[in-house]
Amino acid sequence: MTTNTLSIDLKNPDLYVDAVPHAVFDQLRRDDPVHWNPESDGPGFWALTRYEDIVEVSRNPALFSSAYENGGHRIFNENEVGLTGAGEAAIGIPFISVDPPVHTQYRKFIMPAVSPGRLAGIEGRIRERCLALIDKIPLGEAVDMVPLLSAPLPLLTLCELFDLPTAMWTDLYHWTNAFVGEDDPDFRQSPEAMMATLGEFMTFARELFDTRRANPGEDLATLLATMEVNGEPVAFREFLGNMILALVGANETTRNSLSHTMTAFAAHPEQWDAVRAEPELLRNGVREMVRHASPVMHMRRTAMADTVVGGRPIRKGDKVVMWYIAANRDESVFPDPHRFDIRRGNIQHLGFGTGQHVCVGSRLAEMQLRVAFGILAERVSQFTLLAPPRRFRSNFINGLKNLDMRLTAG
Ligand code: HEM
Repeated sequence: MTTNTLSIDLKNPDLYVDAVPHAVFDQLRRDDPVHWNPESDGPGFWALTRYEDIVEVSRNPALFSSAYENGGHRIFNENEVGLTGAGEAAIGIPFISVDPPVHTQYRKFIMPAVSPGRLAGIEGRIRERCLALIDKIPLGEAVDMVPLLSAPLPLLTLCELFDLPTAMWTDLYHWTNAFVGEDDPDFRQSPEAMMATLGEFMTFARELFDTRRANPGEDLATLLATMEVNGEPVAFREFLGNMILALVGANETTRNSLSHTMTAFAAHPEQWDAVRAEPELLRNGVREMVRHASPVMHMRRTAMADTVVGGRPIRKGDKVVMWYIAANRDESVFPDPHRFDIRRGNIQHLGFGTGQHVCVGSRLAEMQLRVAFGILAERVSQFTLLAPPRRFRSNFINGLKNLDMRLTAG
């Protein structure tokens, strides 16, 4: 390996501004798959890039903790830095930063609430909303697909899940961008601006919490406001933390899967032709979309005891960062891994994580991708990218801020 790659700091958000550094990840996976990444402002972390190592760590939450008190699920320590960089004291711990057995209690409540099987008729309603959005896209003209489709579709689904007015989707969009955008100057203009955003969100969440407790409904906000953990009703702080988790987790991710997949079809028109000729390909194809996009680039754990991963000694207290985006391009699991192949079979990707914290919304996300590309396949013969998209400045979300394209009718 070149000294250059060894010394690259995977935490540096500038590394992701032009493109995902797949060549760096490839080299690390080949030459130093359990790599020590020093930090200028922290103790350093282990960077895992191999599929099998990440699966091993994810499936052992007793040894590799996600808990807030041990630092949480981000590279930085949540219990020191906080998730939003402003007003932390008011925000409770989201269940993504909780370990079993308490974590398992949360999952039991939440899994059924976001399972498509329990959400009667949701696919039809997603289809209706998607048709209405796509109807408004002028074919043959330059358009930005983020505000027209990638952003509103998942947020309108969330409005249904939380029983919120659909007009709220733009507020949710700005709030969640601010929550994940700690390194992006477009999303975090200043601590004061973040404070103001958090204030708006807290006013909204407080009212929602009180209303749903007074008049419970069937929606996810009611569930998060009224659930009991360890036999105690959840406090407003926990509601707030879990609302942020659900809103960010469902929207930043599905949005970017939609956007990246449109760029993949623009780059590989023959793949789009295949979908149009055989729409059934979308059934498995949605897995390839999330594998190839990997909108959540990593998650972090903390070692609870001295151990060994991939032959390297890990010490108690070390941070272990699992680069899902690298594991999803592991050639020992996915032949020709950089190729976007809508016909690829048997895709057990790590884009949704695996093990204890595996994504609760994966089926809902896949459904939205299937429905959106199914409708587009009936109307659009080609996607043409008109300019390179502007990317998030983030080591966490593989995000596109805009997507200037032309969709050709056919
Ligand atoms: C393509 C879309 C999506 C991607 C790529 C994605 C990715 C992920 C990943 C990687 C994790 C694992 C966290 C870990 O390992 O610690 C996760 C967890 C989670 N996701 Fe998703 N997600 C998506 C869609 C959704 C949707 C639609 C929802 C809600 C309806 C959702 C809600 C959550 C929640 C609540 C968790 C925390 C689960 C836990 O800690 O037990 N996600 N997601």
